[in-house]
Amino acid sequence: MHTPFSGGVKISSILIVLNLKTYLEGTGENSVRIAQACKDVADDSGIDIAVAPQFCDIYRVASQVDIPVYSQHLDSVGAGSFTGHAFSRCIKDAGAVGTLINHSERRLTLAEIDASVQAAKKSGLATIVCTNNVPTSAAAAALSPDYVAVEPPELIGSGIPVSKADPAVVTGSVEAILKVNPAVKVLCGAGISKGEDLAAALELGSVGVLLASGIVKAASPKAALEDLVSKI
Ligand SMILES: O=C(CO)COP(=O)(O)O
Repeated sequence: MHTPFSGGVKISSILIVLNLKTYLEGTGENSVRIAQACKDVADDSGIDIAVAPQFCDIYRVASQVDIPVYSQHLDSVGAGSFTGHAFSRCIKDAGAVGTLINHSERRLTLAEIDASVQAAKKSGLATIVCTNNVPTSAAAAALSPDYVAVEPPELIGSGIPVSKADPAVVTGSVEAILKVNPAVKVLCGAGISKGEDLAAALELGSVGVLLASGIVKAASPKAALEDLVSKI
């Protein structure tokens, strides 16, 4: 089920990335607990599940849970006179295997996205560039990240799955990305929480999902994750 490594990072056939955003106030132990639930469900289901905690929790999560950890953002700066930036080499050193770039809640310019992809690759981090529609998906594919994750902003946090509300943005992105750069894999996200949402996302041609609130805010994140993978 797993294809080989890309830039030292395993790229599997199905990938679920759980973005913790800033939902978990205060204690890194909450991030560790959710990451452990992801790891348990990944082990039981055989599906790769990665987690994207806050920067300051990357080290704690990566050192306590055997799970792929992604940064929520990365700046393109190198070593030098830069203050308050997310430096790719430190993100890698903290234990991350990859990074989100250009999340809807952390938008960048096209030039910055390109530079961030290059910086991440140089540091051996897998790259997921987030987009909001078909044209931006095509543009992102031209920058050769490992994944493009298309997420219509209006559906983020809505509980209405993109796979139902706007399947065309997923199929359109898959088609456009295939034309621009067939090596780039497609994820989709926004409102995804249930097994049927993931199954629909895969049917639309994506290889997985990027999701957040449906799992992080659930009474039992582990039960929600079990439901998410139940239709595969
Ligand atoms: O922004 C998202 C993942 O990065 C999607 O968020 P929701 O799953 O909460 O809609």
